[in-house]
Amino acid sequence: MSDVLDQLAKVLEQRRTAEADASYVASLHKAGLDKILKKVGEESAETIIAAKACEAGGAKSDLVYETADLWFHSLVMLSHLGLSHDDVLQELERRFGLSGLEEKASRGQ
Ligand SMILES: N=c1c2ncn([C@@H]3O[C@H](COP(=O)(O)OP(=O)(O)OP(=O)(O)O)[C@@H](O)[C@H]3O)c2ncn1[C@@H]1O[C@H](COP(=O)(O)O)[C@@H](O)[C@H]1O
Repeated sequence: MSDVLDQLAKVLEQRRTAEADASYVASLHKAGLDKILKKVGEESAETIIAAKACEAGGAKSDLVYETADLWFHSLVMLSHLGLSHDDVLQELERRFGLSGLEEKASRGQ
């Protein structure tokens, strides 16, 4: 399944130099980081609302849909700043097997 992330990352990279009127992602890059961060914030809020609705018996598919929107806009944010899902996956891999409590203690918090 991470194939789709690799493919999407390539498309997002191409969109950094594409015409904004023919592509949603290119229009976000053209609008700039603040617009992209506004979308990440909106999609975060929509994901939270969908999770609460899901807990209350709402459709799981709505939560999946909103989380996909959040992931997508986060990927655009990373791409805008010269990063990709690979950088995040490497960090998760580094953390794998390390207890969150131990990691927090190692930071002295
Ligand atoms: N995965 C996505 C994807 N997920 C969500 N979206 C878009 O993200 C937007 C979500 O924002 P909202 O729901 O808030 O909709 P909106 O009100 O129209 O948005 P605003 O006007 O407020 O910005 C919608 O326009 C969706 O179509 C996506 N747009 C593109 N992709 C991928 O990116 C690729 C490149 O897209 P283009 O750059 O448009 O060719 C596509 O082939 C897809 O693989």
